[in-house]
Amino acid sequence: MDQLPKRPANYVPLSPVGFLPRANAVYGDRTSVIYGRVRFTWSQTYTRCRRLASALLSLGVRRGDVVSVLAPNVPAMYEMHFGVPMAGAVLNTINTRLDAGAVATILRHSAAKLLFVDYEYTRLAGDALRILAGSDGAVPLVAVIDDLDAPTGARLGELEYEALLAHGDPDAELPALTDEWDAVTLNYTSGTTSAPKGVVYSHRGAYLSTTSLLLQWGVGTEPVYLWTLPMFHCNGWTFTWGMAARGGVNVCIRDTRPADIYRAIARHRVTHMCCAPVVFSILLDGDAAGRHHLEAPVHVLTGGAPPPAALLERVERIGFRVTHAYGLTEATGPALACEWRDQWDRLPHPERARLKARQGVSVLSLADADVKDAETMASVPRDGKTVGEIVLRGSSVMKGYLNNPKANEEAFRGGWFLTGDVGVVHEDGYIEIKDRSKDVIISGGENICSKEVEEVLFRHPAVADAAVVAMPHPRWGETPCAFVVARDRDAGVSEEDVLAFCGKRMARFMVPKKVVLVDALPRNGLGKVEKVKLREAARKLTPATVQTQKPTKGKTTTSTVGGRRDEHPVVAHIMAVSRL
Ligand SMILES: Nc1ncnc2c1ncn2[C@@H]1O[C@H](COP(=O)(O)OP(=O)(O)OP(=O)(O)O)[C@@H](O)[C@H]1O
Repeated sequence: MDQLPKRPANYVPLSPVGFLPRANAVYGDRTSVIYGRVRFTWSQTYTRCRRLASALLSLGVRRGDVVSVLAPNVPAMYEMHFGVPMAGAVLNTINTRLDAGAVATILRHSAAKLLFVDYEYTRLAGDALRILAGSDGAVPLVAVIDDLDAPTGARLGELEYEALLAHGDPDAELPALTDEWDAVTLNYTSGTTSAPKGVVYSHRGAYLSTTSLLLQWGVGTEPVYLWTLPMFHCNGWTFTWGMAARGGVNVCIRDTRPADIYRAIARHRVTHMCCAPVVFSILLDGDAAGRHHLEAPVHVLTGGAPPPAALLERVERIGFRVTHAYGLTEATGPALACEWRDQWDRLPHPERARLKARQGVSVLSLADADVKDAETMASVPRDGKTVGEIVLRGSSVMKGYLNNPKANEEAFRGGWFLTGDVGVVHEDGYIEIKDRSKDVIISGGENICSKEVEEVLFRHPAVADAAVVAMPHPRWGETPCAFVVARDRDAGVSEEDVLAFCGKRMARFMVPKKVVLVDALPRNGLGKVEKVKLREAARKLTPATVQTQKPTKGKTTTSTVGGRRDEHPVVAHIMAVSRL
């Protein structure tokens, strides 16, 4: 048997880029992309991507060069997921919500050769390029992407995307992929816990992740996919390539305001979308007036942050069918999915939501996922109680961090990739994340997972949003401090009320020693709560200096949501940091 060699007929490097020529051959006349009044078929998308690859080659882009893009979910952004690797280059999608300094850092670190900039981001890009020029970083060539539906004429340098495509030759010979381990994309982590790191995906890893996620989510042929998740986030959790594999329709929208989302769902009969849990609040807000009705269920894959069970329950009640996944940039997006069991359908809504809020089991492209004691690397028992670090192993794990041997050394250990997340394994084998290891609160020697306290806060009927962080405590070292956003600004909610609610539902040591009412939680570009900022605010709030205020004659004197909360010095500080 060993004498049977690999041949070109039976051994072809795996690459998600190959889904595009297949889509051209199989779904050629079907709609591929919709953006405003613009529509393309799969044949047109294929031709446009070939033109892009040929134009890049004529600009001198070569195998392994980095091509960066700063753009929202527009057709050009979609096409780059194929056109850039078709030229042998590596696509680097940059988070559009970063500031100029962070964009410059990414351009310098990745040594980008070319930068595509959507017309709305020319100012941000211009500032970043000036920073780069003022340092020792090589400045990339720049090409602007104008609005395809309503061109504005905006320019930043000489090059423009549509003009480049017009010059590209769709019949030009393109370099063949010879090694599936070649890099396909470079994505920077969100920087929630430390400086962003450059994560490199291989063609092989991206191919396997794409196919496994389509299976995991049960995506059949002809899905209509609404781009609410930024494509810059782990390449849209691989569904950029996945839609080509399924001959789906990519509905691209620039903004994700509730009206835009509901309009697109109704107009294009959307069947699927992905989003961070924070978008659920947007969807529920949009539905507050009861104006939006889903004519058919929309399947939503959510992840990126813990979705509180109460939020899952509410969003499912208005017609969204939620699949919950857990992942990270380093795992090409989703690594665990809460695979649903039919028998759970018979359970009451809150129980179903509780089960669905668990992060789940490994996706098929992983060889294994486990929770281990970080010191001994022994697996924790399946008791839903013993916490350890979530670790992963398999083909969807990144090649590694670009130019960062120290981070690679720390992340890969004993044949596993260490996620930096703390979790438990339940009896049925489902993993549940409890916290990021950096967010665990250690109070008098007890570990308190902030997510457990947050879950309770979310069950309070007057609470719309909540986050819990460590606050220094003279006796216990640290105690939980809760930051809470009220659902109804006028009705108000008091600190005492929240504390009493928690007191009845959790062990005493877990009850926050302070509740701060705020208008909004500071969130980063991907909707993740910036706990670093909250911790910084909580540090100034030790229980020794801030007394819990007591109600006077039936009227609460604590800061209420309807009141002028920014008069409270601590809240003023929070509002200041959340504006940073
Ligand atoms: N379903 C989920 N439930 C809870 N947390 C989640 C879920 N999905 C993702 N996360 C959190 O998001 C993290 C991955 O986020 P991402 O890769 O975007 O960058 P980041 O980890 O926030 O940034 P950095 O590593 O630079 O701090 C996971 O490690 C986990 O903490």
